[in-house]
Amino acid sequence: MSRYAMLVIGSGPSGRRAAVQSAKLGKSVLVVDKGRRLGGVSVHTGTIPSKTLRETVLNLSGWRERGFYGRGYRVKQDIAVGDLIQRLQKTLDHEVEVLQHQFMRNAVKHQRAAASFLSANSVALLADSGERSEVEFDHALISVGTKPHRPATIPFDRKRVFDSDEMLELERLPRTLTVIGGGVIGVEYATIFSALDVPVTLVEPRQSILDFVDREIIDDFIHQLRDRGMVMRFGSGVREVLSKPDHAEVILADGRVIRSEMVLYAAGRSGNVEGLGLEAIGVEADVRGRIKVDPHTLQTSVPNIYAAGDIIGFPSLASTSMEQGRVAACHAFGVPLPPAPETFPYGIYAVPEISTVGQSEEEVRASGIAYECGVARFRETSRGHIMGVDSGFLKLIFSLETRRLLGAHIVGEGATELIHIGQAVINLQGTVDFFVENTFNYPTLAEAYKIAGLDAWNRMGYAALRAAE
Ligand SMILES: Cc1cc2nc3c(=O)[nH]c(=O)nc-3n(C[C@H](O)[C@H](O)[C@H](O)COP(=O)(O)OP(=O)(O)OC[C@H]3O[C@@H](n4cnc5c(N)ncnc54)[C@H](O)[C@@H]3O)c2cc1C
Ligand SMILES: NC(=O)c1ccc[n+]([C@@H]2O[C@H](COP(=O)([O-])OP(=O)(O)OC[C@H]3O[C@@H](n4cnc5c(N)ncnc54)[C@H](O)[C@@H]3O)[C@@H](O)[C@H]2O)c1
Repeated sequence: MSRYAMLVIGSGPSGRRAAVQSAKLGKSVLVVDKGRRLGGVSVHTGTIPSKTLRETVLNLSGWRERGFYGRGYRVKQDIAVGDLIQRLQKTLDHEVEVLQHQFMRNAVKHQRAAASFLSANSVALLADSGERSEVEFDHALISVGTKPHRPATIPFDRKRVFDSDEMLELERLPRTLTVIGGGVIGVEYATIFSALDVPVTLVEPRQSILDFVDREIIDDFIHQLRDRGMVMRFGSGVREVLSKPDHAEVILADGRVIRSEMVLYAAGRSGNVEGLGLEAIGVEADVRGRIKVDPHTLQTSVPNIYAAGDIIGFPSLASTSMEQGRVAACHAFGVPLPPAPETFPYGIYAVPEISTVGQSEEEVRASGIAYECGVARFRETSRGHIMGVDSGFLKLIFSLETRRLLGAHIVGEGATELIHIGQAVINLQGTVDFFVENTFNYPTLAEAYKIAGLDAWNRMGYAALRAAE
């Protein structure tokens, strides 16, 4: 029977990073994934496909040029599903190729099979052909990810009612779309289809959406969506979803009925724990199939078995999953790790983009810290003018006492890239002075940091700053 220093179950972002990190430390590694191709949810049904779809939609629709040429502007008239899928396929093929090459260069072995624990040092591997084998390991990483939550009461049929995986297999674009669930997935898809001028209704049982983001950013975001005709139904749950021959109906708990050609149900995800044989190692999962780990080491209750990525729950991002995989592998092989930075950025690839790092204004206020905000509107930057950007803004929050940057929040073009300046300043404990004293390239959208820093500095008052020194 073969034996490996590290067995990785699942080849998504956390598994991939753990595998390469282990190999870099000179360890023997086997990655098993039951999927047809390497890459996990991130490459095949999640991050990369949805972001490629978004990019294609923005390019073909001429979205970024509409600020100049008006809302009727289109690069391509009559955009069809084929136009979107073509680019998707090329991007996914490229991602898989890069991953396979990375594994090859680092002598990481991989095998297509479903893994199931037999003990704390062995798994059974079941291939599609029905062939069964067994493998032993010193350490294992459970990085099996999640799948869309599909309640039995929702009539998923790939014709009228879809989950987020199935949205990538649409045969044609919907004439009208209802999206159930105002989480990140629901909001991203709702706004992507809305950018294609598909009339979209977004349903969310809570009173608002994305409540982990600074309120001012979300208020502006919602205003932009309503302004372009998206309908939002907040504050009422879904009583029933019906798939009819020529349309779908979503009946809300308050009695309202929403008719549309298609429905996307995007109300959360659940962990892939079935068949994993967790009982053989005495590890338990919660009702949503999530596994508990030590947040610093990523060990499960069995010390040589780690878990990382979406299977351990929040924040369930490809970005954080990768880092968790690396940390797990380092811990397994005794590489000392400094404490993780306090903050990480969150990028929401809606149209428009949102990105956020550090504390929201609501969190700062609740913590009782005296603070001041600085704001820069993209339309007030020269780069914004040049690009025809007529919306979006950056908000920075500073402590009045220490002058340190506590949070950076952006809605608008380039938000997910621009946020890293805020992330660096927060994690390096920078203050408002960084923005005031440094010169930024001009004309850039990044200059918004300078403008927001100056705005805060003006409000904070020269006298207060001197007093704090
Ligand atoms: C629509 C969508 C958009 C997203 N967009 C973003 C984004 O823009 N940015 C971002 O940071 N994150 C995004 N995410 C989240 C991101 O995709 C996940 O956080 C990430 O994929 C989780 O990685 P993971 O390591 O848990 O593994 P996953 O990518 O979930 O992969 C798990 C793998 O394990 C395999 N597996 C499962 N069970 C077994 C078994 N028993 N044996 C063998 N193999 C098994 C599966 O086949 C799969 O290949 C998005 C998610 C979705 C759904
Ligand atoms: N850009 C990104 O980083 C990105 C993009 C997509 C997904 N993701 C990750 O994927 C994970 C899953 O995303 P998600 O949006 O599916 O889940 P989620 O849990 O973030 O959001 C689900 C939403 O559906 C609502 N909801 C729950 N039950 C409902 C019901 N019965 N009817 C109607 N609405 C209901 C919830 O109130 C919530 O707003 C997230 O944790 C996210 O981090 C990240």
